[in-house]
Amino acid sequence: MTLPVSASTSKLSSTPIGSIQEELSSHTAGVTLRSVTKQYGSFTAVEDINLEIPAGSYTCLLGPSGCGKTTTLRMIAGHEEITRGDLFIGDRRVNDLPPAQRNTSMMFQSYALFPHKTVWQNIDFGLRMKNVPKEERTRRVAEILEVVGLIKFADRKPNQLSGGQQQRVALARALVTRPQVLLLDEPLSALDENLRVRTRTELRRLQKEFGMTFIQVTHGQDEAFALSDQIVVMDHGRIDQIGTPDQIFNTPASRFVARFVGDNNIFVGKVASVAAAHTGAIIELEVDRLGTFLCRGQAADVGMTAACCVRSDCMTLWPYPPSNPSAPNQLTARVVAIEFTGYVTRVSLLAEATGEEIVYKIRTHDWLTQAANEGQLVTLSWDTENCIFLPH
Ligand SMILES: Nc1ncnc2c1ncn2[C@@H]1O[C@H](COP(=O)(O)OP(=O)(O)OP(=O)(O)O)[C@@H](O)[C@H]1O
Repeated sequence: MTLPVSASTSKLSSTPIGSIQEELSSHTAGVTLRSVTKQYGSFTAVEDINLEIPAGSYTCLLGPSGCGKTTTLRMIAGHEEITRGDLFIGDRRVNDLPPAQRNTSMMFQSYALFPHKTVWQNIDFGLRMKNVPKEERTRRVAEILEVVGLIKFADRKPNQLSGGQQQRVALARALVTRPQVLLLDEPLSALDENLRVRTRTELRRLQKEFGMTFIQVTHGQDEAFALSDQIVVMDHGRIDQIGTPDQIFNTPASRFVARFVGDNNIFVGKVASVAAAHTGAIIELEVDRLGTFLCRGQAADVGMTAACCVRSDCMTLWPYPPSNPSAPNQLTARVVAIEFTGYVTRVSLLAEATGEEIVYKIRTHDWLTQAANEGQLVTLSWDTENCIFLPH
């Protein structure tokens, strides 16, 4: 490879992605948290969490404001001390190591670029701090600038770049020191919607190319679904569910996750019976005044109070009255609002027996062929396959 003499004028003779990829992927590590707790005085921000983040994976910590995502990320980075528990990066227990010795790199929401330094100097800074020899620094900075497509902006100051370009400088700066793990704190939240979607595609592409461990904090489920191999859903300092995007979306483990990740209709009832099924169990839930709902689950005790959820796009709307009033998995509701949202039409209804709000979503194209009017009584039904048991 031809080494550049000056950042702004030289061109690399070949794409550097191969060599960077090799260096980053061979070096990356997983992260393990064992019974980790963080207390601020008497307040517990993170409580007894256990988490395995595989090397080379993209993991998103997802949850509402204040649930403990950033605290968890900061404990991994070493910016917060752990009150109890153990933290490993690869095989190393890092509880007592300062941030600089953990081999992690943090990319912030605000980018935290030096305004008076050029793009090149911003990226070079971390390598200087680590006393990397000049020739090596020149090679690495040029390589990473080429990878993020900013080599021709090397001499610009951050305020001469767009938000998306600044974001790529921040990413380049985080990766140039060859961290084992990249930590990203809401890295897309300062971008407008269009740019956010494009940048997230770019982040995912780079993470896959580098084969590196990325751990990102987000409160947007779309972002977590689009980026992650693994999503960790947190609530009040605890982990509610760990799973692939598909698992989190299609099989939420709790009422909180079902509510947080999408338009789920949640019904609370009492377990009437449990029957073994091909995988797991079919659980019969008696929901007061609404009827008998058969749900897909793992296990339950007869008599326990629990809930189930049905996604708003997994219901079918029929005329009222139902053809078989005693069949399970159906209810009568009245249409109260119909909203056209483009591809999808969102229908709000109230259950006739309880007044609970139900959301039904359908492709607009299909709604036009079966439209009901506001004020009309309808029957909603669903398959047992789409009714997920929620033990808590
Ligand atoms: N230094 C601190 N001292 C006291 N309490 C803190 C401190 N830092 C965070 N907390 C509290 O710990 C809880 C978790 O905070 P954290 O920043 O981890 O939440 P988060 O899920 O990242 O939220 P957000 O999405 O709003 O950033 C919050 O209730 C917060 O007020």
